[in-house]
Amino acid sequence: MAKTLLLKNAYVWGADGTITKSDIAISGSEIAWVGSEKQDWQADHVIDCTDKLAIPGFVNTHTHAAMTLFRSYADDMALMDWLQNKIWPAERKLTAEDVYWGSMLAIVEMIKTGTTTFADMYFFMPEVAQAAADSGIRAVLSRGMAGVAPTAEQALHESEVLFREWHNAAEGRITVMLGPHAPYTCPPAYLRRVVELAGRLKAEIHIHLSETAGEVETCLKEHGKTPIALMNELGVLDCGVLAAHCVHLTEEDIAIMARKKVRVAHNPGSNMKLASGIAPVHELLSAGICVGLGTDGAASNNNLDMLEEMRLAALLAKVRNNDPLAVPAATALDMATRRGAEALGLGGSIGVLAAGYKADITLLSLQGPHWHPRHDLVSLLVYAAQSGDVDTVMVNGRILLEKGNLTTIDEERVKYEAARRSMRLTR
Ligand SMILES: N[C@@H](CCSC[C@H]1O[C@@H](n2cnc3c(=O)[nH]cnc32)[C@H](O)[C@@H]1O)C(=O)O
Ligand SMILES: [Zn+2]
Repeated sequence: MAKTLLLKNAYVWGADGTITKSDIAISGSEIAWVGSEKQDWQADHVIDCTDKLAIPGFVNTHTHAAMTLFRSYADDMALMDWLQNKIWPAERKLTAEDVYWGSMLAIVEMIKTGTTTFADMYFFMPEVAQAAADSGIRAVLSRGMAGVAPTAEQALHESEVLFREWHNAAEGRITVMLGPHAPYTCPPAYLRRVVELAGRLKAEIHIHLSETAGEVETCLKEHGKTPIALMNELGVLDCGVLAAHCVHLTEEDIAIMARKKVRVAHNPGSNMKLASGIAPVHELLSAGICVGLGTDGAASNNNLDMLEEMRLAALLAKVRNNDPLAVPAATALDMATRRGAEALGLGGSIGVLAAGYKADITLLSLQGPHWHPRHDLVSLLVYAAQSGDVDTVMVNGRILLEKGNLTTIDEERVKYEAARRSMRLTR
């Protein structure tokens, strides 16, 4: 018999988008029902959720988890200068073990800020998978591939091995995508091979696209096409694509993306910090494109806090469109949860609190002064909540954070290992 758990008397953000006082019953890894108490339903364990808000755990659709090791190492720089002169040289010194501990530090931060799923693109991915498996979080992993020597061949091979060994592993918590890094690091011939591999494995693709004006300009000069149009020509968009950033788009790009059902990982914090620009989120949503939210790596954000990302997404869209109605609170919350799940190919499985969905749930305490008065809990969550409000977090029905305390990870050990390794890498 599956273990049962009852979350009693919570404010629940339900599938219909409204918040009502309900119970959530969990059987094993799944939500059994959401509603008012059923007398005949016996739970092994009951959690009193009075004055708590229950939402689907946040879905971080784009990050480089182990980059926590480079947090605060190189700030206030432009993307290419930052990558070429600071980050890539430091990354060349990374070992597999460094990536494990850097990823663990990211996972600690993500769980404590209410995130239950993250999409990662990095290298030494078996260690990232191990960190996800050990911690209990859900993850969508891609081996970042740059199509230039010396790692081009090895990256393709490692991607295939990662897919075969980890896709649907760890009680189904881990899935794998292919991660060609970007058009400026992967030449067309290499991208064709990625497409071929994706077809063979039936794997989807996670890639950085149209992040900066300079990237688009160079692409136009070298290939006579925008990054989106080039990806379309190479068949990349036929594989099922999660495209990070998509800041600089033409109308034609947006039409192609809608037609090919490209899903977007919008990273407002990183885009602001690197001055990449403001993504046309309102236009993407109007075209029916699925947009989720991501933090990007902790070296360009500099945190992995999805509450903050959600608020930035709502605020930045208003600034871009000079329209306070652009990306309202409910849309931002939907992007951080349900649409994020869809963006990662996990729609129908996570991102909604309803029967049959996986029990990936975040409970926030409503005790703080910023939760009063309570005209609208969705508005409070998006515009006023703080990550310190996150009280309890579960994935697959398993509690990973209980009243603010991690149940699966030794946080002090993780912080010690990460700090020690980071010193060596950046020396
Ligand atoms: N070059 C690596 C694989 C790339 S992993 C993903 C890469 O994305 C880099 N990265 C992090 N943030 C960004 C961003 O905002 N835009 C582009 N690249 C980024 C990150 O530093 C990392 O090198 C190899 O073949 O071994
Ligand atoms: Zn990135």
